[in-house]
Amino acid sequence: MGSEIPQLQMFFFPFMAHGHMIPTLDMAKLFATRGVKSTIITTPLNVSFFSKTIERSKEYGIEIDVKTLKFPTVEAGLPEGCENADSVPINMMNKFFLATAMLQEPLEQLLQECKPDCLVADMFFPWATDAANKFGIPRLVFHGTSVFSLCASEFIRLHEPQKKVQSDSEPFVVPNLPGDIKMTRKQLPDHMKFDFEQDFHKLVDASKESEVKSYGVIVNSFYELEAAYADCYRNVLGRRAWHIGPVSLCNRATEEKAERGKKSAIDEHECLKWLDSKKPNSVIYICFGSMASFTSAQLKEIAMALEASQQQFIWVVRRQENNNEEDEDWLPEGFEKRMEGRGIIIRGWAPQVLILEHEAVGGFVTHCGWNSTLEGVSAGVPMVTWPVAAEQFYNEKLVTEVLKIGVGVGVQQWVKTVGDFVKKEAIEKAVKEIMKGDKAEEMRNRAKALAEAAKRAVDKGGSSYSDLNALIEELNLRRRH
Ligand SMILES: O=c1ccn([C@@H]2O[C@H](COP(=O)(O)OP(=O)(O)O[C@H]3O[C@H](CO)[C@@H](O)[C@H](O)[C@H]3O)[C@@H](O)[C@H]2O)c(=O)[nH]1
Repeated sequence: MGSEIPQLQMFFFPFMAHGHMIPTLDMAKLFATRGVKSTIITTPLNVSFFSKTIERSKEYGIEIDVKTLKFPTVEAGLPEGCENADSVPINMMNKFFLATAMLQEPLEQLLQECKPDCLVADMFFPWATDAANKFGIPRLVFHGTSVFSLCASEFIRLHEPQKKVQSDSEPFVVPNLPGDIKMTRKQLPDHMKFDFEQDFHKLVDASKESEVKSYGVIVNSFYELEAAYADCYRNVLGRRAWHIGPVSLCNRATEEKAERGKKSAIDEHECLKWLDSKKPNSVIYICFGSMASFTSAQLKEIAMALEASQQQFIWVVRRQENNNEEDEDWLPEGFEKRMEGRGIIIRGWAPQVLILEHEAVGGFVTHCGWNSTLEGVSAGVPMVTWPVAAEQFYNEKLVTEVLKIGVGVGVQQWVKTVGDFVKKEAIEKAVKEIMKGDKAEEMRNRAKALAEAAKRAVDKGGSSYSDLNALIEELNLRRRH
């Protein structure tokens, strides 16, 4: 008696963008279910994105705390209220990164005050390693992407094969990466191509350096999905990594799955009722994450392709904040009337995980953001890959060439947020290819097998379950020494 060990205390500090905050919240939940005292660090205007889940978690006996740091919007020259990447004008992203770097000092004050046992901080916060080191706190990095893309991007950064080809479209093999994966210069992020992207390049370099100096890396993936790359990351690149995903599988109840990120623009029960009326694998779901946005011309092309494909669909359309919501110029005339009963358009945020998991959904058109990709894998659906920016072209390779559960729509050019133009015919062809025929069936079977493997990984005794346990045990041990 009296020798009770105090609860392990972990801080989670995500980059302020939905693609980072959503999995971080899942992660905090996951650690909390294993008895860890989990605290999320964010800025005041981002708290509301966590609140509902945190409230709901209490009903399941899971406590998650939130602490805020004031965001220096004005000091960094950002418009008032700009605390989330999805509301930052694209030409101001540098200022947004500058503002995040100003959080180092307030973070240090918080760490000094609370002395958590571990800090899990986003890859975009390279300075977090030094901040944590000052107080002897181990810092873990969370990238939020596949280990395949972590390996690919690091090998390209180190060996610069893109400098040895003659043109933007000449393929090169990614050095050291298992699987003989070929990429082109066009598919690489701007900071790997152009000098004017120096600021971002420096941030990525700093991020990689801090990763090496940090305690290790948490990966939202499971070993069986990317075994060769997980081994490569550990053994060739020498990183200490724990694979604890898919973290989205920690959400079990319908309400938990419906409340990720923003408020849905559709009533989830209505949406599920519509899906209930459809046959298994007969609906295709189209969504491009929380950042990418397309021109009206591209949206119209997608609409025409969906109509021509004769498939049933749920299509999520994200318009830029400054767009006039009334402007429906992107839809062919009479489209929605003709599609009644066959398709739904969700204008805004969709309850994605709920939709993907419904048995009526048989395919997913995705931009290959890692959360979406992994949610697609966990739901066992084949994918049409339509990468836009960030590390999405790497994830596309994993889906189409390694896992063989998807077909590319054919985009070749990395373009920040507004996608490379794709013609109706190419979209229609890819949609049909994953929905109908023998090839679709093969991909679906492979996807279903991976979904089963994902569930096994997070269940008791599975690889992700065990990796999470191992990490918690290690942190507990470390604390006692
Ligand atoms: O209507 C929507 C749209 C998105 N989501 C969710 O939002 C997340 C989106 O994440 P992701 O698919 O990864 O896309 P991005 O928002 O584009 O994510 C950014 O962050 C990811 C993690 O680092 C990267 O893999 C991406 O390339 C990068 O663009 C997923 O959990 C989705 O389920 C919804 O629930 N409803």
